[in-house]
Amino acid sequence: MTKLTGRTDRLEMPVNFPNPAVILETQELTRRFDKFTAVDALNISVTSGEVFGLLGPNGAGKSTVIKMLTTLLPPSAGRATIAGYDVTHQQGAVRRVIGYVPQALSADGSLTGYENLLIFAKLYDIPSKQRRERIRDVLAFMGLEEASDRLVRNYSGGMIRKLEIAQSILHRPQIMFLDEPTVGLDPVARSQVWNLMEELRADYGTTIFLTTHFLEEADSLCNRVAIMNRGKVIATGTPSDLKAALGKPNATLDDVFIQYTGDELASGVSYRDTAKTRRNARRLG
Ligand SMILES: Nc1ncnc2c1ncn2[C@@H]1O[C@H](COP(=O)(O)OP(=O)(O)OP(=O)(O)O)[C@@H](O)[C@H]1O
Repeated sequence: MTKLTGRTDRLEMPVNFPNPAVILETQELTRRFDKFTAVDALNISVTSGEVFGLLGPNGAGKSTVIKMLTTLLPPSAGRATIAGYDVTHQQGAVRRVIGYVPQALSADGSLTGYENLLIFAKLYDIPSKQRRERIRDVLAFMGLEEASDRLVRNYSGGMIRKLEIAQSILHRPQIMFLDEPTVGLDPVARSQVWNLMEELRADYGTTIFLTTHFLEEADSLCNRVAIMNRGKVIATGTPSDLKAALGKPNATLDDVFIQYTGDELASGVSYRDTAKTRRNARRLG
């Protein structure tokens, strides 16, 4: 695997950063849409270098949490800090230390991979002299060098996902937020994406915060998970602790999920059906 080079631009250490090991912390974080409470007094804490999975049925509030943590949506109440920076009052500083791969497509199909990365390099204020090298580095890290001059509309779903991850790591974030990073990918592409994220965590200590519907995947890759339902976190722990707490032999994370959420969506469609549909979904046109 190609290593990323170059120096991360350092930010001043924020005041009020009591425990550098805790990179993300929320206190009673809440988001309401009119009278509906989508995220209800969320309290979570993520340690630097962890892979943390937020699990839950459709509509549980996972994307809303990610949008608040990435400064895209203001909280209605409570607070959250990333690397000690407040997501409401220090948005610029938060944005410099995070990478975000949204659920929706974030690459432009009418541009080449290189051109997409150039736009992000400019957005992230990477000095013009460093842009070419940074882009070359991330393309190599993602295994996309060969495809860099091809239009993204001709990429496979897995290649697009890799490009989107490449876009989000150009500025060497301390923590990455990924909303359903492997949805719509075939098993080979899914495992490639996971390997890349594992590589990022292992080699650069990047903290990974993600949502996923694939419980098996979460089980093998997340250090800790939180299960959310109807806006509230109802269980947090390591996958093995959560499984052991069920007290039944060979319990899976699916069993844990069913125990806490009832495995039923508001629409009556089962969780597994939805996960399967999304698995089969095509991500681009
Ligand atoms: N802008 C909005 N206006 C009104 N309601 C919203 C808005 N955004 C989200 N919601 C509602 O908030 C709830 C949580 O939505 P959210 O997208 O966070 O869930 P989710 O757990 O990410 O679901 P999925 O797994 O389907 O992505 C849902 O009931 C959704 O309809």
